[in-house]
Amino acid sequence: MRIVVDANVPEAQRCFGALGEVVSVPGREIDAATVRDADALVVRSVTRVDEDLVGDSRLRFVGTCTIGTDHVDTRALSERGIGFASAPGCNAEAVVDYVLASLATLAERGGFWLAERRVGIVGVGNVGGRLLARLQALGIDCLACDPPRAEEEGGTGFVDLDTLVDDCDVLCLHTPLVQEGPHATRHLLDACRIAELTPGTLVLNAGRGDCVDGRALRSRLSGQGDISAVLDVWENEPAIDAALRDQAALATPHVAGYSLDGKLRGTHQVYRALARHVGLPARLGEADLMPAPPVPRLVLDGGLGVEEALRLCMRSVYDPRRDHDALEHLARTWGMAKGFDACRANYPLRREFSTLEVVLEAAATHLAEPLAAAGFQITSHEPRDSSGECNA
Ligand SMILES: NC(=O)c1ccc[n+]([C@@H]2O[C@H](COP(=O)([O-])OP(=O)(O)OC[C@H]3O[C@@H](n4cnc5c(N)ncnc54)[C@H](O)[C@@H]3O)[C@@H](O)[C@H]2O)c1
Ligand SMILES: O=C(O)[C@H](O)[C@H](O)COP(=O)(O)O
Repeated sequence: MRIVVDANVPEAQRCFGALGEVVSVPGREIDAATVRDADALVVRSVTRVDEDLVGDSRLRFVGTCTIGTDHVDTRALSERGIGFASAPGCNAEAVVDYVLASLATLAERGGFWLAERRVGIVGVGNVGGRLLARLQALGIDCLACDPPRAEEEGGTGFVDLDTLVDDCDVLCLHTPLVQEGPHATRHLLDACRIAELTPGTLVLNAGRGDCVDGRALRSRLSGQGDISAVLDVWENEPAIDAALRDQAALATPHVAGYSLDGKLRGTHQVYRALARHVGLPARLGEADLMPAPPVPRLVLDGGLGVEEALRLCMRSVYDPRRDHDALEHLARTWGMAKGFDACRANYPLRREFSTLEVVLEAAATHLAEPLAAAGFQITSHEPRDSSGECNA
């Protein structure tokens, strides 16, 4: 079996090599000629998979090692009897880490703490649902907007988007890109809603770039300058709007989900699906792929407040300012499109918050709850008396 795999899929040889011959090709270069003689195709989100790509091939299976599937014409695949799999939830934890680390950075810059802000989450699925749980555990007031879920489950716990626009200090978008239908998300945050945002609002988009009207956002940011934005996803990637990037408080090149953990889960989910599709055993487990984290443990003693401790732990694992700076530097060096892709192709090792064990000495045990809420593993040292006996 000949399997064409995007070169940005980690551990492709180890996983897919056990099922067939792997041909590695950069995602943006995969075209009809590349897949003509392939039996299976494994992509990430930058390859448009449609009739033009697959129509002249003998493909039997397409997998995308990503959560989003808007780049795949699933109807074209099913009409040709081509099996399809994606990787739901694979990098959801990484996106939540990204959001928390970005919000903590902006709170530090603005001299406030998040508990003083109300966060509105648009799209409460794998990403938004986990974000809601972590923010609420941190004691942050949240509102949730998800009309498809509200319709299915009843409206309790959900509000509409206009309520979020009116009542929230932070708006986090985690919707898929849906082009049509009653819950279409293209320009969900359109020029009217952007105009209605209360001064001081922060817009964070880690869903898909097309869910926000970038031109309207840019003109509000540069004109009135009274709102701010954290943008990970953009219209027209990789040739994104340089002026919008300049206006964003944090601007990153579609890497919110780029933890090694998230990428490897994506690879493994599609490997399992392909093995099932062709009736071969999937002998590699997900845990076999995960290396030990480079910073496994951090020991905290007294002296740190909750906010400082949260920032310290987050930044020991991931700091979004690194990705912002890398995009700025590489876009200046190579031009926007090349720089954007270079950041993603050469992405440095990043693990998830849950890989860090925070050991709390007796004077730091008050940090246990907030650090656990943020997603870290906590070990508390019980206070000991002078004889060395544990007091608990
Ligand atoms: N920036 C990144 O690196 C990154 C990483 C992962 C996922 N994503 C994007 O985030 C999206 C969401 O991921 P997920 O894992 O939570 O997906 P999911 O399918 O689990 O959840 C999406 C949620 O959005 C809701 N939704 C759909 N239309 C809506 C609308 N009009 N208004 C409000 N809510 C709506 C759905 O009902 C669902 O609950 C993905 O589709 C992908 O495009 C981006
Ligand atoms: O949909 C997803 O899973 C994410 O957007 C994912 O991070 C996309 O990864 P990429 O295709 O950009 O490598």
